[in-house]
Amino acid sequence: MTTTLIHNAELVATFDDAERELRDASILVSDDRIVAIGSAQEVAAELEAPADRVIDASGQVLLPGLVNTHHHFYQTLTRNLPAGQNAELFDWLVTHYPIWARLDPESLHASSQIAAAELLLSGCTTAADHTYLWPNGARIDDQIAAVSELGLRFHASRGSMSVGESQGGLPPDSVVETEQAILDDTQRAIERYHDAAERAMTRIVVAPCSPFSVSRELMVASAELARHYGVHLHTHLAETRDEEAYCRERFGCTPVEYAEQVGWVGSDVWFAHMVHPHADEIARLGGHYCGASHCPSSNMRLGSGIAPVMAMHRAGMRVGLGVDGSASNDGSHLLAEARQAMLLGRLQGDMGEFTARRMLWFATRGGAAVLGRDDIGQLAVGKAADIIGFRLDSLALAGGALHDPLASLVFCQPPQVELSIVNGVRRVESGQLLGHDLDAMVARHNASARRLIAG
Ligand SMILES: Nc1nc2[nH]c(O)nc2c(=O)[nH]1
Repeated sequence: MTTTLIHNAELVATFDDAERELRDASILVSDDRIVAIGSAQEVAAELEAPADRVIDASGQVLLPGLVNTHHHFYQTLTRNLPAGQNAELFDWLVTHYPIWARLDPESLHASSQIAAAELLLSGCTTAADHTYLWPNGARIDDQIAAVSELGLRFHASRGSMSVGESQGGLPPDSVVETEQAILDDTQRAIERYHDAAERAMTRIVVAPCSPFSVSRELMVASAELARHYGVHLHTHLAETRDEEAYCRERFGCTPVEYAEQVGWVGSDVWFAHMVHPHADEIARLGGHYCGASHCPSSNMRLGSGIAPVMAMHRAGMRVGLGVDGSASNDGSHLLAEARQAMLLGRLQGDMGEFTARRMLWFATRGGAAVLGRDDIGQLAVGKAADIIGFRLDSLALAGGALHDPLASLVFCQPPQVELSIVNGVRRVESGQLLGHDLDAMVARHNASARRLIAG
């Protein structure tokens, strides 16, 4: 057993059930979990011997690690492509598919490391990725290896596309797989990697891509497979008006009605984007406790619209935040996403609903609930030791952190973390990723990106 004492924090924002914010507080960690939290005296009372490691968090605000509920790691390779800068979703996808068709194990590994590093340095300790094309021998194994080297808690979606252009889908035939191959490989990934235990570092998600790239049959079979193994289901849904027009023409219903028809409702399902659900559909999805990943930057970047976040939240849906893929954001900073969610929400409705604290709640507890977890997203005894710290004396927070340190993280320019601990292991200290050469990682990634673009 290894104990770590993190002491002298100026503020600990727990996001526990009581939403406690503790001044001058400490946290005691034993191996992978939190065993005490409170004043220095309260925490000292739990220590039987001097802690094995002591971290001084003076001048920092500590939070539970942020939970990113939607990403496409491989898209770091195609950030900011000029041809995709000013396009809406369908045109943007059609521009990118032929480039993504050149993905391979090396580029998938390199891009997964870049995304994981960026997430860790900006406060995420858990992320769900959605990779939905696997050309040239690329496999989910490449991603799991890459991410576990960096130590990020990982919900790896075995995504898929099976309906190519010749069958009326959006993607070119060259990037789709047969449905049998998809189901076989998804089953293999679940059996090999899915860990249902508390504080699991790796979970597998079954994730056909979107209504315009997979068949009704694959949606049904995916739900059956996921429920057989007790794993979660994820897909893009109700992202754009084009998608709704496609569903009405092909399936004779809206995207949400389609999801209902194929059995995609329940507490084991979460949808990315949900920009255009109808009011009655939100009520039904709330009744089923479905999840939604709100991705405001991407929705603005692609001109998709503004998701009805608070309506979904009030209806009982689980709501978290997602950075979305790096080709439509084009960054992996969940705190920045919390800021975008707050600012965008204010254009839409009641200013008082879109507070910094509520956005941080979506980024922590909300995200944890979306991924079906109650062991992360809060700082409380017995929960996973996923802890992040931000310096309050940074340039970005100068002035702002004096009045309300926690809210300054959202109102001011979102900072990078000073400290990140994932499952009890330090991954970022003094603002530096431990044990990895970031420059080398970026150089390797960019070599892959150049190869992909060059064709
Ligand atoms: N924002 C995104 N939406 C999508 N839909 C789909 O089928 N793929 C994507 C994607 O990569 N990003």
